[in-house]
Amino acid sequence: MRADVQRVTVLGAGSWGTAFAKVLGDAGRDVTMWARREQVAEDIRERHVNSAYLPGVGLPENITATSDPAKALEGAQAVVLAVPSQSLRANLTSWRDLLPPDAILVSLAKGVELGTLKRMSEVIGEIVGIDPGEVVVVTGPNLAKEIAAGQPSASVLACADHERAVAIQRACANSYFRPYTNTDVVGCELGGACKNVIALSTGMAAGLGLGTNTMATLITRGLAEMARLGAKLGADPLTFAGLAGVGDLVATCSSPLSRNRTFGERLGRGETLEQAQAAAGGQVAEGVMSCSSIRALARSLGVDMPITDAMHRVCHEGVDPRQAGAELLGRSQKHEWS
Ligand SMILES: NC(=O)C1=CN([C@@H]2O[C@H](COP(=O)(O)OP(=O)(O)OC[C@H]3O[C@@H](n4cnc5c(N)ncnc54)[C@H](O)[C@@H]3O)[C@@H](O)[C@H]2O)C=CC1
Ligand SMILES: O=C(CO)COP(=O)(O)O
Repeated sequence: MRADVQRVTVLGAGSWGTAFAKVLGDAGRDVTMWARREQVAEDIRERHVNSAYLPGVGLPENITATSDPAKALEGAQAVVLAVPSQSLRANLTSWRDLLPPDAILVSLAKGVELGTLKRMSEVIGEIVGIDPGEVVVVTGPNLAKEIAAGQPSASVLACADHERAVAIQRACANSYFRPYTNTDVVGCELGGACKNVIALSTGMAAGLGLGTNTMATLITRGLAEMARLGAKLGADPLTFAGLAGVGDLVATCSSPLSRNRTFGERLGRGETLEQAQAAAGGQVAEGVMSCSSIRALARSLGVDMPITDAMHRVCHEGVDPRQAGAELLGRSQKHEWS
């Protein structure tokens, strides 16, 4: 493993993959992106834009792109995985034999895998045959469009191996992007996955015409339920007070730029799951799948996550958002911290 990471490959040219490539490029790294569609790769390579995902954003000249994963991975010192959670296993399996052996693996995805109920670093560890503790997880309040516009933002780089996190911290820190390190991978990954589900709920509340008190209640009680799950899995409770918890909840639950919040808003306004999916234009709203995997994980551990449960019921059992809200309010009364 090299402490001075100069050549980075980003696998996935969606919103966050492209914005994170720009962060690395603006930090002076040589970046090669892999795009699923050659048309997107050509747009980045020839015109220094990704008009499909980040229209109007100029990309630095030290970013190139290809649709050939073998070419993209040649000589990479770090490999950033920037595809949606539920497709990571299939994509990574096809890339596994192309990964340079010493490259640091970096995960951008925020989700929990359906079926296995694994966090992304666990999926990566299993497929590549490495300790999940070697994977660097990027999380925090990082709405891609704002970062691509160069607006100041902080992030968390979580890795059990502090040296790897520091190597990526050095590689991506720039004048508008301030990454912190953290060794609590469990807490950081759960924060990033759970907040997408809570953002669905705040969007839904907004779609129903509800105001700021409801949003604050959902954010705060969402924080309580993600921290309960984290505690059961050995996370540091302080993590949820940081960028990966409160920070990302505030950003995602309140911003119209969030795909999860927007998706929830559409459901709250009475659209069907299919209509909301069509309106997302192929971009991922991770909470729609993660509400089911996180609910299953919580149930397997005996952890109560009522908002996540309600989102699963709305998204996958056809329950009306008003009915789900009424059920949340009708639960038995309890102490705030019980
Ligand atoms: N967009 C954002 O603001 C942020 C996103 N994230 C996370 O980063 C991950 C990637 O998100 P985005 O880049 O925003 O997603 P996106 O939907 O904008 O792009 C996904 C990319 O993955 C590729 N891909 C490869 N295989 C795929 C498959 N089977 N299904 C769908 N897409 C496939 C797509 O072609 C596309 O280039 C997600 O887990 C998301 O939660 C995290 C922080 C910020
Ligand atoms: O993770 C994000 C911000 O930190 C992006 O959220 P959305 O996927 O809801 O757009």
